Amino acid sequence: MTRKFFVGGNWKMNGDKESIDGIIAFLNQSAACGDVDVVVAPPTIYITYVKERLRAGIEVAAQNSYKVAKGAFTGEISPAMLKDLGLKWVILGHSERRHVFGEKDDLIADKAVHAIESGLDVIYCIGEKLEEREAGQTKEVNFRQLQAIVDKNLDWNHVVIAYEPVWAIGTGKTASPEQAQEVHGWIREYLREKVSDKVSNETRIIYGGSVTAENAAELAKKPDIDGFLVGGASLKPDFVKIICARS
Ligand SMILES: O=C(CO)COP(=O)(O)O
Repeated sequence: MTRKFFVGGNWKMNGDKESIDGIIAFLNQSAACGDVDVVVAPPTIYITYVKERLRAGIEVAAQNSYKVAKGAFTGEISPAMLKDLGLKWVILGHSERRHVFGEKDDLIADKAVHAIESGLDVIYCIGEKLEEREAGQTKEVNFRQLQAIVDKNLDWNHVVIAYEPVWAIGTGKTASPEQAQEVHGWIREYLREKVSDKVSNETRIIYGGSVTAENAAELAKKPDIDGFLVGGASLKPDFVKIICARS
């Protein structure tokens, strides 16, 4: 089973029109390399600006969406609105949503169900904190976060799992290829046990946390690492090297 390599760029709350023009320039000038899904997630307010300027073949994602289509939810956006703008992807459950904004498994799972029902594909993020890893709870924490969507019986054709250990995000402390592969392997086995062989074999599990042009190729060699979700390095021309890490 070959799973198509997937590289996402999560810009988080970074960028202005000038710096975004620079990112769009290096993305648009990059030569296509191999069979890779490339998706970038700008801050919500710049989604249209980016989408209108990016070349075909690079998708735009939202960094979040709410669990219903419309209503009195000040500050939120819905999957229906993203679809209306022609978007295909949304990131849900990012560790900053979980730990800075206090989002819990139940809410994130409801958002995932609603996004998929609305026609979006979901990059569903999971990952343990440093103290959880040190307490030997890595498996338990990741499985709990995964179980939240397993319970929902959703259409797995529309899910990419992003394993992002919180201790590796924005810290420069990348998981070693062995550490990342170990957890990716556990996630795949969990999907096999709790969902199906097909879902386990076909679902892409991507890694995020201090991915750079320097460490991407080694990580990409691991059998269960199907791509990356990149933060800081997705704002720089090096992102193109990460897109090509498996080529
Ligand atoms: O959170 C991340 C991507 O969603 C990873 O961020 P960094 O690549 O900056 O560590």
